[in-house]
Order: sequence, then structure tokens, then C-alpha cells
Amino acid sequence: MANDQPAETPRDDDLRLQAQALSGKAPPRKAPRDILVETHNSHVQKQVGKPKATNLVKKPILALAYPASYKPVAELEKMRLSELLVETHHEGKILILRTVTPPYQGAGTVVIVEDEHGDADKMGIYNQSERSILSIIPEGSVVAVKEPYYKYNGQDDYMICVDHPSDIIYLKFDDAIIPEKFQLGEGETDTAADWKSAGDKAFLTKSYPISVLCYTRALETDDTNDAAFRTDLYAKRAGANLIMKHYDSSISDAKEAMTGKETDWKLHFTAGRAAYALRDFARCKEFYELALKTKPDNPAVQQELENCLERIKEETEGVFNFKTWPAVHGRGLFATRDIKAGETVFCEKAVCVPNEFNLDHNSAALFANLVRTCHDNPSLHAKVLDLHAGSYKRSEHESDIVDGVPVVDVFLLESIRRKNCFSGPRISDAMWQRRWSARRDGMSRGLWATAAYANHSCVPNTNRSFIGDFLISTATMDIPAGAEITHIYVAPRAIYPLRQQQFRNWGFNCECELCATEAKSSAENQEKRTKTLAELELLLRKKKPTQFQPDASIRPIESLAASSRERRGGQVVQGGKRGITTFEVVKALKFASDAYAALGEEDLAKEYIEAARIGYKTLSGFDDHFAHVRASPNSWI
Ligand SMILES: C[S@@+](CC[C@H](N)C(=O)[O-])C[C@H]1O[C@@H](n2cnc3c(N)ncnc32)[C@H](O)[C@@H]1O
Repeated sequence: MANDQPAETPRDDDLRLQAQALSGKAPPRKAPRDILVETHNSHVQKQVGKPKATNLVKKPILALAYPASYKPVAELEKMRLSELLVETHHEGKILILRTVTPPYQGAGTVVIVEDEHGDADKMGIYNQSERSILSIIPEGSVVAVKEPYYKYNGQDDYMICVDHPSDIIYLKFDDAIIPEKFQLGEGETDTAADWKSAGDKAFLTKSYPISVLCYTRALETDDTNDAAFRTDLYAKRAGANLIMKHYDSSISDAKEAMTGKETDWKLHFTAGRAAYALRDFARCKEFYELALKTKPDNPAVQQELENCLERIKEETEGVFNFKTWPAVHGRGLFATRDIKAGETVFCEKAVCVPNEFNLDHNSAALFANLVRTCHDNPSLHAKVLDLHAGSYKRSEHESDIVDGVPVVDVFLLESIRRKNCFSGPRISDAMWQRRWSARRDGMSRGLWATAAYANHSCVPNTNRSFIGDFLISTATMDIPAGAEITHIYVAPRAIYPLRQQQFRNWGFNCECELCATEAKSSAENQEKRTKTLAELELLLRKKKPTQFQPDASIRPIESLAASSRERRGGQVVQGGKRGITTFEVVKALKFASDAYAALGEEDLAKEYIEAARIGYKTLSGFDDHFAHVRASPNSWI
């Protein structure tokens, strides 16, 4: 779970004070157009020939949040660049701008823009998909910026800051709102055939955003009534959209291109792949089956269908549903049938996991990926928006489609990310190998839409494990039908007051059976227990684990452990069968099983080896490598 709050770096104090002083005023001094363009172009020049930095993200500062615009272009009142006020969200207003420079690419895309009156300013466009035309916005593009925010950067430097990806619209060439000065000049052609061939060229050079733009324009300008021409355009755009991960659009284009002829199988295949990426496996299966009707022996379609059937099996064998629980926890996951310890509860593919396993960057990478995934795929956006966002005030227009673009509020998505994401290794099973390290082997953050409904318990009845972007939830104990499915958000600390602090990010006090029991302890008891645990930890750290510990060194540990249990006011955790399992517990259980077997206690040996296997499965998601676990305390495989 996200544990990276609050990490919001407030802007430099001086800058913040200056910004506050200027807030709501016209900028007292501003660089003139030629200086703006010259400075910008010199920055652009410095980038030429250098590899593009790929993982820069503008950090969303929730304290400076402003809502995404949800009003259509037509309802907003045009304003001039010269009317912009510093640190102001210009509600109800719109700027129509033309870019007069090539883009500079950093954490966002910076360009110099002009309005129809010839005034110029700097504009930063953030959180666009790298596959969007707006991230590579060509010189001469005309855009509408809805309800612009004008930011002070220090030292007479200002910028229109477009944080929400839906606050900027790339305008069509003949859009009525485009001022005459920005419209196509004489000699500039605008025919469907030209646009189609420009789109084909862009596709061949892998400039997919431009190819989609050109095919779209070809469809808009087409007046030939030639069905084959249009079908071809839709089919090509479906392919480009699939590559650009615009899965919803890819499916609708593929459907538009279908003619009922044999060649449709390719479109069914495209639509199937898009549906798979959207995790809509039932729809994906339908598309693949249709493709196989025409091409029953196609190995690629057969293989993809097999993958899809696997996902359906995993999903349908999972037994979860959502219930509204009127208690403090909000919504949660509940078992719809009895589940045995060690059983898989559910599996799911992530809504997004950035391909970024660097510990220092994976929160930023997840935020950027989440914004892009939601912007490009309204059906996934809707699933994400349903998740808990803490106290962030929603406008309730976040999933509207306005001017053909889904409204995406980046600050809301950041709030959702903070409350609902998990960290996971590439493969959990690798974690139990001696040389695994988070820094070297990598951890990533991701968002899993089903697991995000599970509430926390310090004595959870499930544990999550990962294979790539696939999450496996496994029961750590028997769960009766109707019981709530819980997992841990962070590994709970042993000391009650410290443990409660761990949940501040999520805004709750834990009242699970462990916490409820400990809450009843007197302050004196809690203090003594804290001391006992500290002594216990010290003692355990000193003891190097070996197979044979003399009784004399084990006795003080046992006595401290017993006293700590007493002070807890009742035993709620039984090693190996309930709650939190660690790999050390698995090894200890296996060790005990071997010991019982040596003593001829076959039933106990069986019971312990089964507990060890279940423990291993909850940690790894599967138990294929369980046989390699050595019972000795400090080595395995
Ligand atoms: C990942 S969401 C879990 C699903 C959430 N209950 C919902 O309604 O969507 C995390 C939020 O659930 C609530 N929550 C989770 N575990 C809880 C617990 N043990 N006690 C109280 N609230 C809890 C908190 O509001 C927390 O910020």
C-alpha cells in the first residue's frame, strides 16, 4: 500500500511568499515575445541530439490543487493572454492559442504560444500521454486551454500551467472557435485523400499520434461516400490506437471497420487484444472466438484465447464481491463461500504498474502512468474513480466526456493513488531467496482495482503476492462465507501506539482483533510490554540463529515472549495458521515437522508440513518451490 505520504515538497518559501503577494494581480513585468521565443529556442537547441529523459514527472502538490475543467469549450468565455492574473485559476474562461515554437520536453512539454492579438506567453503542458499529440505538440498547432491556471516561476517568469490533461483541447483545423488569423491559409489543402496518405506515412515512421490525427481528419473531411475508403481508415486507426494503448478507441474503431467479410478476423483479433488489456476478458473471449470462426488454425489467436481463458478461470474461481459495510471501514471485500487456508482467493491484473522498479521513482512513475491510463481509456478511468480518495473534494464531473475528451483530475487521481496502491516485487517467489534485495531486484508500485477494496487488519486473513503485474491473494486462514476479506497495508509494528500511527496516511484507527484487545490494556501494561518487546528484540538480535541453541539461551527469550503475551491480554495470533506469516515462520514450521517425523509423530509432522506449505503459498502465490525450502534456520535452496 502507499506509504509515501506526505512527501509533498512545498515550493521554496521565498518563492511561495512572492507568489502569494502577486496572487490575483497582473504580472508587474514580463519578458517580451522575442526574448521568450529566443530563450525557449536556445533550450530546445540544447536538447537536440540528446536522448530524451523518460521518467520526469511533475509532482502533484495536493495543497495547491485546483479542479479539472468540466465545461465544454462552447460554454467558456474567450480571454486574452494579457488578461491573465498570477496564481489564479481563471474559472469560466478559455484561451485559444497557437504554438509558435517547437516543444521543449522535460517533466512536461513547454512551448511559447500566441493569441490572435499577437501577445505571447509560455505554456507548460503536463501529464499527457507520451503517445498524445500534445506531448510532442508541433509548431503551428492551435489549442484551447480551458479555465487556465497562471503560475509564477520566480524572477519575472510566468507560465500557463496545464496540469489536467483534459484542460487542453487540440483543435480541429476548421473548428469554428479558431480565430480567422489561425485558420488554414490559401494553398493549404485539406482533402481526405491527403490526410490518409499523411496518416500512412506517419504510421510507417511509427509516429502513431500523428497518424491517428491524420486518419481522424481524413474521416472528418471525407465526402466521397466510399465505404471501402472509410473502412480502411477505421481499421488503420484501430491498429494505431491499439499501439498507443487507447484500448476503448481501438475497439470502437475495429467495430466500425467490420464489414461481415472474412477479413474481419483481423479486426476481431485487434479488438480482442484491446479488450484483454482493459481486463474485459469475457468480451476478449467473444472477439477471439469470432476471429477463430474464420481462421480456426491461426496459432496467434489460439494462443491469445488460451491466455484469456486462463484469466477467466482465475477470475471466476476467485470468490469475492463488494458489499457496503455501514461500519467505519466504508466498503470492503467479502467471501461468498467458505475458503480454506492456502486457497487462492482472487487473482487480478493491475490497472497499471509502470515498468519502473526503481525505489526512488516508482510513486511518480505510477502517478504518471495512472493519469495516462485513465485519460486514454475511459472504461478503466471509471473503475479508478470508484476507489476511495480520502477527503479530496470531487467535482462529480470527473468522468464526464466533454468536447470528446474525458475530464481527468490529476489531483483526484493522486489522492486515489495514495490511498489504494501497493508495492510489490517483480516476483514474490524470488523474495525468499537469500540474495534478494528490494534495491537491486526492484519493487514497483501498482494499482489493483479489486484488491483496493480490501480493508486492513493487523491479523489479516489473506496475503498478497505478485508475478509481474499479476496479484494473487491467498487465504492465510480458513475464511467462512460472509466474512470480510482483509490484508495488511503495512507490516504492523508490535507496539500498539506505534502501530496506530502507521495508519495515519489512510485516516483510520485500526480496531482489528489484535488492536481491539491491546486497546483494552492499561497504559501501565502497554508500557511494560513495550519495554519487554525492546528487550526481546535486543536479545534476538544478539543470537545468531543456528540449528542447535543451548536451552540456557532459549529460556530468557521464552520467558520474555510469555510475559509479552500475557500483557497483550490474550493470545490472538497462532504461528503458522493465522494472520501474518513470514518466511522465517515457514522454515520453523518445516523444521518442527522434520523434528516430529524423527520422533515418529507422523500426524504432527503432517500437520506442521501442511502449515508450512500454506504459509509458503500465501507468501509466494504458488507452492511449486516449497520442496526447496530447507528447514535449517538460515539457509535455503
Ligand atoms: C484501500 S481503501 C479500502 C476500501 C475502502 N474501505 C473503500 O470504501 O473503498 C483504504 C481506506 O479504507 C478505510 N479502511 C481500511 N482499513 C480500515 C480499517 N481497518 N479500519 C477503518 N477503516 C479502514 C480507510 O478509510 C482507508 O483510507
